[in-house]
Amino acid sequence: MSFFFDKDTITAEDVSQLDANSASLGIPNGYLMECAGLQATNKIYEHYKLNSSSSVVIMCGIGNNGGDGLCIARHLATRGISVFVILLGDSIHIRTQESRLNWELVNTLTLKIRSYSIKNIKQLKTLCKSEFFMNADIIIDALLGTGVTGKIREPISTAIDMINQSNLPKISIDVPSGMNPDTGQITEKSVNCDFCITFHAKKKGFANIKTWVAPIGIPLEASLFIGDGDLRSAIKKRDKDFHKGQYGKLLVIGGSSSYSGAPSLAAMSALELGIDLCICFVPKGIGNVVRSFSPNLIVQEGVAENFSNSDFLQAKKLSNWADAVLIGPGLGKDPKTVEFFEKYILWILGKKIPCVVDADGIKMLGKLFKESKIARLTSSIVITPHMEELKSIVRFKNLPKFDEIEKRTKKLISILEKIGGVILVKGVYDYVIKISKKRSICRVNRSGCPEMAVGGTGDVLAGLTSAFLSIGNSPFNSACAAVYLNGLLGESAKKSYGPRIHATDMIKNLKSFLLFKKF
Ligand SMILES: NC(=O)C1=CN([C@@H]2O[C@H](COP(=O)(O)OP(=O)(O)OC[C@H]3O[C@@H](n4cnc5c(N)ncnc54)[C@H](O)[C@@H]3O)[C@@H](O)[C@H]2O)[C@H](O)CC1
Ligand SMILES: [K+]
Repeated sequence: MSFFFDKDTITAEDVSQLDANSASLGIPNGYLMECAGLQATNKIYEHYKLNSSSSVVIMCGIGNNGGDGLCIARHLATRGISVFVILLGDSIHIRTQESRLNWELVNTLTLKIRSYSIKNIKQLKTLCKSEFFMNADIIIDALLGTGVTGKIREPISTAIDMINQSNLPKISIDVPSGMNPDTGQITEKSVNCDFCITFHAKKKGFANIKTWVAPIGIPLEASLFIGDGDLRSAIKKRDKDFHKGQYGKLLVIGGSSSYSGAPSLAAMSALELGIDLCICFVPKGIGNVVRSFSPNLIVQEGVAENFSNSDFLQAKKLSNWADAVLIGPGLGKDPKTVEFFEKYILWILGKKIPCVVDADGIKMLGKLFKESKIARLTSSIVITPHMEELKSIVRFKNLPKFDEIEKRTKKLISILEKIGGVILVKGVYDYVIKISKKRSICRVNRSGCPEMAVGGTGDVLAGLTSAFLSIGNSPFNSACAAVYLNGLLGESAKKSYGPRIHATDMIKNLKSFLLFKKF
């Protein structure tokens, strides 16, 4: 069945996100491994018509792909099949708790299973000449899965050669070992399998491989609801050799004679998330107010107390420096600012610089749509309206209730198809929707608390979304990660300070919260 949040094919990154989201829903990774092992066993058992006189060789790596192999060994053995397990490496190096458990079980259930952990290539070659190996019915490749990185190292490299040199039918688990599951690229070598049993969904790089997709109990909710997995993968790691500016350069354009807090809250949230540089471009007269929030902010002032077309050139220059732009918080509604916004937004739509439009910016966008000056948003733009703001852009009446997810999503997608882009519709449940001609997708956020319905929390959300954009996340993934984190920060502020929370409490908690979550 296909849902509005499904992907046809998945990447290694998607796999780890789904694992983490399943874990946040309370499903331990060991459960998924158990399902993977049993599903693969059933398929192999039926396909090769195995019986109690059959024998199977399983080559296992020290990651979770190897763990799947060890789990298969156990399930084959329960059907009376003789199993010969070769672990490629020392068992003390097995990387996860669930794989280690399966190794211990394989070594406990010795009636039908013989297991070897190989210390060197010579030992491996000797085992591959043994009578059991030569007379087996099939060989299972559980060496490397979605965790493969870089060149194939020993002893895995020789193990791949040994599998390929054997005449036995070969089944790969999840990914033919050695192949990059995202691209299908084989840097050096990979297992030439007869077919691959892959988990949850086909991997993006699979083209000419005979594949059987096995469900392993990853619930629909792990794909629909934004969770820890989405946040973890959006907080990208800094490379060791990064220099200043390579982990996010953000430009915030906002503020007016009446509002200085909104752009400050957005910029402070972005800085606290850990990006390298944030320039706040604000109208003349409020620069020092914004500066006073943090010496880490770079603040530039425009020519007058509200933005006008005279600020366009500077806004363009700063935007070309930035990795992402946020425009809108506190801009106000001065007619000259509206003109400036119009000119700027038409320019940035053409440039495809990743950009978040929030608050007063959304109202001005509505005017542009009404006057047919804009027909459609590009996929590089994220807008973050609540329901009333959305109504200023597209006409619609009431929507199904916030928790009637399927109905509400269908309706929202049909409304938003007219305007395009990535839209984060704020509400009790937040809906993040990416409109695409091929297939629009939607994710739902459930984090947050009613106490967040106070001034400033939307500016924090806009700041986080643009910060995620600035470190290289896609507009859709940025919106998902930001809205989830924003909700968690609201919950955490409520825990720390009680029900009277401010946006500043959320920002105050940001760093320690991420540290606590080990992100
Ligand atoms: N949600 C799911 O689909 C589930 C899938 N499962 C299985 O888990 C693997 C992914 O496990 P992971 O531990 O992340 O990675 P691998 O086992 O693929 O490999 C890590 C392991 O391999 C070593 N290694 C990496 N690259 C190389 C290389 N080029 N040469 C030699 N060795 C390499 C690395 O050092 C690690 O030790 C997935 O494919 C599924 O099979 C889960 O069982 C359940 C959930
Ligand atoms: K494999």
